Amino acid sequence: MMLEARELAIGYGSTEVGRGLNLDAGGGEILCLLGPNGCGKTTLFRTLLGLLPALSGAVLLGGKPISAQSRAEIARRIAYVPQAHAPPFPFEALEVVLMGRTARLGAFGQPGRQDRDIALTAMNRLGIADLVQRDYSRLSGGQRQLVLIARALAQEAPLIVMDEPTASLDFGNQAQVLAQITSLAQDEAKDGRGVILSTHDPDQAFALNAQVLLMKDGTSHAHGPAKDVLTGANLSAVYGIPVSVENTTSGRKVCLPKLEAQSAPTMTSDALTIA
Ligand SMILES: Nc1ncnc2c1ncn2[C@@H]1O[C@H](COP(=O)(O)OP(=O)(O)OP(=O)(O)O)[C@@H](O)[C@H]1O
Repeated sequence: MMLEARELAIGYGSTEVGRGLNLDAGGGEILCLLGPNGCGKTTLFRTLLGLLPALSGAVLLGGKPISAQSRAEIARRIAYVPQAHAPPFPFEALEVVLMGRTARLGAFGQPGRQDRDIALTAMNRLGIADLVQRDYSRLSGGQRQLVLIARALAQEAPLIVMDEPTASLDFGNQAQVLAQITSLAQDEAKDGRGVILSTHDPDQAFALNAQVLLMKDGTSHAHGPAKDVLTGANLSAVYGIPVSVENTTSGRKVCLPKLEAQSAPTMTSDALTIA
């Protein structure tokens, strides 16, 4: 396995945010982290990337503790796609993608012709060749997200970690990014790339045919294939609302929250009577 977490406790200094977390991520697999706001997804990501020390347990990258590896070693194995925020300075989109090559260059290396070709190939693959010379700070949120995914591709790491990759995308771009994630996992290289992503949309885990780690209060509520983990009972327990999981005629599963007000109506007909 490329990345393993064993009995991981996560948090900040003496503040524990999560515990007892176990996961594996490897080539050709997609792992979705799902759970309510504040359940610890970002904290888990930061720990998996070696940016935050584990409070206990271990993160192993390529079989070795991540805490014993340099940033450059980690970057050769994991590419991180953060949420796309506008940067304060103008950059050409191609320059942003070229930053993915940094981990592959020596200490004072400048990107060369080959790095440029790899960056352009990554942009082509994501259908954003037309953005090469555009100012990244003036792109739309969705275009920026695609540039950051191209940067991760250019990094040529076997594992890609994405923090809510569809958060700022419109309906069409969400579908496009999900299709790209599927294709990355089935990559032309024999065993494909591993992808770990967080999302707030359980339907995406079905669409990606992913493994799911469903988190609640910093712990694993359920872990396994989407069809086993994303049941109405599990989703209702974790999100605190009634949810049903239904099959569409095309054979896909979708999660439907019940939208009626839950408690008995507080406004009686008396309240509507004008005194
Ligand atoms: N730097 C920090 N120091 C202390 N506590 C923090 C810090 N950052 C986040 N937390 C706390 O850790 C908990 C988990 O937060 P985290 O950002 O990991 O959740 P999340 O699942 O990513 O949430 P969301 O879905 O809203 O992005 C929260 O209670 C949060 O307040």
